[in-house]
Amino acid sequence: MHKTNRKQDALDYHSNGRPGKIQVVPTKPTNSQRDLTLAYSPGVAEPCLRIADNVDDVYKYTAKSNLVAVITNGTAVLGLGNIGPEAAKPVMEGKGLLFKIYADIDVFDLEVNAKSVDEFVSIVKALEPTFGGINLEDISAPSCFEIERRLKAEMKIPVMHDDQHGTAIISGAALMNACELQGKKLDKIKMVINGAGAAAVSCSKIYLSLGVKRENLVMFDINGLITPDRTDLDEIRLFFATERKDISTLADAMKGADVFIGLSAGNVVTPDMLKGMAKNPIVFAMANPVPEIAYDIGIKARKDILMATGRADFPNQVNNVLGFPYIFRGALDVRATAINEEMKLAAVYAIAELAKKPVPEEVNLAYNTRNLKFGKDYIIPKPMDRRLITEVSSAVAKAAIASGVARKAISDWDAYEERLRLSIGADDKILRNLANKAKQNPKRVVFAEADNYKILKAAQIVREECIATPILLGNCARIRNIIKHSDLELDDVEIIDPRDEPGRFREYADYLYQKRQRRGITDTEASKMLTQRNYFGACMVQFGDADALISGLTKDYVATVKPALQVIGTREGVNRVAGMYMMLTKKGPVFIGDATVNVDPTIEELVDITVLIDHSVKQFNVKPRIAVLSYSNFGSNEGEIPFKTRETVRLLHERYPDIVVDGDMQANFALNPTLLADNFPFSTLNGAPANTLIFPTLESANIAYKLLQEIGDAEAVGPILLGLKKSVHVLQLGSSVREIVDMVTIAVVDAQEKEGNETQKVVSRTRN
Ligand SMILES: NC(=O)C1=CN([C@@H]2O[C@H](COP(=O)(O)OP(=O)(O)OC[C@H]3O[C@@H](n4cnc5c(N)ncnc54)[C@H](OP(=O)(O)O)[C@@H]3O)[C@@H](O)[C@H]2O)C=CC1
Ligand SMILES: CC(=O)C(=O)O
Ligand SMILES: [Mg+2]
Repeated sequence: MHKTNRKQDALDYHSNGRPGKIQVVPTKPTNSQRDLTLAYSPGVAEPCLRIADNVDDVYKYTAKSNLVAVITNGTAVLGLGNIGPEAAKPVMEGKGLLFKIYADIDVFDLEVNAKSVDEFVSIVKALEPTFGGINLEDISAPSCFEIERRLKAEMKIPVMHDDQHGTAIISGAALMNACELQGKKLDKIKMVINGAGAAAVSCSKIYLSLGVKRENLVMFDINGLITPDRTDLDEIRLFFATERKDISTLADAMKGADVFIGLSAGNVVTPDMLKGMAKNPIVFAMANPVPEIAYDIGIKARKDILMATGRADFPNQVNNVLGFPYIFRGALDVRATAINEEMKLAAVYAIAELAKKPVPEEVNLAYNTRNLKFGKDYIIPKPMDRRLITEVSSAVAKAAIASGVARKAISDWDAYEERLRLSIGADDKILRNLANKAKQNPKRVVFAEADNYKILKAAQIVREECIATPILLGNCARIRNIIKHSDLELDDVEIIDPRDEPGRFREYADYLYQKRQRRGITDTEASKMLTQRNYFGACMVQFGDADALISGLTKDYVATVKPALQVIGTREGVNRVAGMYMMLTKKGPVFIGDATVNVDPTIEELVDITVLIDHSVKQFNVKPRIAVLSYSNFGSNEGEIPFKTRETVRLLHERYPDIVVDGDMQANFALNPTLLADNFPFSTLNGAPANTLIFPTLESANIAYKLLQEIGDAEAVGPILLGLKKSVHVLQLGSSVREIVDMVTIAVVDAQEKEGNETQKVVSRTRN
């Protein structure tokens, strides 16, 4: 994007609509007079009196426990310098926004006119009743050190100067990983730090805690090298003074250095300086918004460089955004009285470790990358990685408890992490449970469309996550080519080209011919059908050469379902197949069917579909509560659909008394238990909302799930094919990698269940 455009875009972003970036939103109902008498006078007096009796109750009755002050005097705003409190406000609102989106923490940003340490300290101290934590931001050195020291000593809530410790934590994690990748040892590296302010001093201290030797470190401020004989410096900076006599300028110091850390100002490093550095140099140019040397200039200067900046628009953004939301989240959740060294180091290690784990596809999508993995262009996690909240916040909370600064315990860490995910809308519990189930007994899954990047990427993920053992079907050379060019890790995965498998091909063709000879198929035609990978894949599953088949990304639904039906057929006692969607809504999962196979099912067919769906929902460890939907409620209308749905329910009640089902009913009654109980107290669904919706026709089911997806923000997982004897699952045309992974997980769990059923049958046959 052109620079001028970008500047104008940023101005427009801030000024368009309601100016600024944040607002306050009530969290309690405010719809009625009653609500308002509770929210304000007279009701509000009750919590006031409770808190007056017991001050700790402020955490129970107010927003304090989740409220952080982002507070500045505007003296060192980014790398823009002392631009004043008003000019700092966009940055502080930005921090507030990041706290909210990444860790669901509410922020009041406070920009104060207070230049002296005493004045600033007394203002912040006076705010203790309001806030659960204090994030000091963009306050210049050296006053920031004194301010933080005094506030930490005098306040009982966590106080952290983000530019010092947030930055130190992130760059510490990045440094550990960078050294590992560049083959350097922390206790051996020679380091140059440019800048001797808030961030530089604190970063240097954490590097020392991680193993860097003080004698291997030199530091510069705007006046040059920090040496013991300088008289313009305080003790904090003099601590980093070097005894070296062979250097005086930054260029001298860079010669032979392993690591450059920039926390100073833009464009102060030249390519020549980088060229003088040791082999495999590490350069973190973290000044914002303009780094000490631009990323592209840096990587052009040296091939062996590992480079990071504070910016989001280049690889390796070393920025405190990866830390402050999660550090405060962990600290607030255990009501910590401080953020101590143990908590900071726990965050360093958690961030460094997370970078080495496989990257979720949604992160790749968010950054328009294909295959992020631990390496020179990915040394720390990306800010949009939603795993940060569970990894970092729980590490920080655990360290707070272990080091004795927590005032509240957490005993169930799984439940805590669940809550964290939910708080940022990253709750996919049902899918995670399913993935855990799959991992207990991974199955061999054959991918019929393996000459496709998305399929291969999904295959890599399910293998890495031990969900399945992929088998790739297709032209070997083509598949290997995509693997190589997309840098995928699938080298040792089994690839089967049906044309290179004459033995297997003949066996499958004979089977297909035997099965279909009285349905108009000749021997030759059977062989021809097998050249289609969906037939070959289905035969592999039928012969036990694979446990499940995944296909359909590039073909229509019928092209995949038909071979499965012809080769494998339906389960014993089941007359038809059906398709179900699992909709992940804000209120929990809702299962919908049949939106895929049966266009206008008869009453008997609708009964079969409901039985299939009931069975499948149980596979997800969910107790089905089924509503058969219509535009009528329990006979309130006559007509084809009310009759069909009413009769379906009557037959279900008669034949399957254990299935929890009711209808005919309208969707709002099915989903709103109060409405249902008030109007139809006799309904067998009373007590809780339905979680499984059976539609009278394919068109109504299909329209409903698409509406939920588009305006209800629900995620659709499916269509999940039900009723086949073996595990075959069909992708939606153009599915994303994440959707493919979800479907493979479902296919594996389905295969596990089908294998279990077969074993049971063998056991009972043997016993009989
Ligand atoms: N990526 C990230 O996450 C973060 C990046 N930063 C960036 O780091 C920089 C410093 O921030 P912060 O420590 O808060 O600010 P401070 O004002 O506390 O410190 C700035 C330091 O840089 C020194 N300095 C300025 N210009 C030069 C120069 N040309 N050569 C050498 N030293 C110089 C100053 O020297 P003197 O002491 O003599 O004035 C001072 O020591 C900013 O650009 C900021 O954006 C900060 C926090 C987080
Ligand atoms: C990132 C940050 O806090 C700064 O540059 O000041
Ligand atoms: Mg800052």
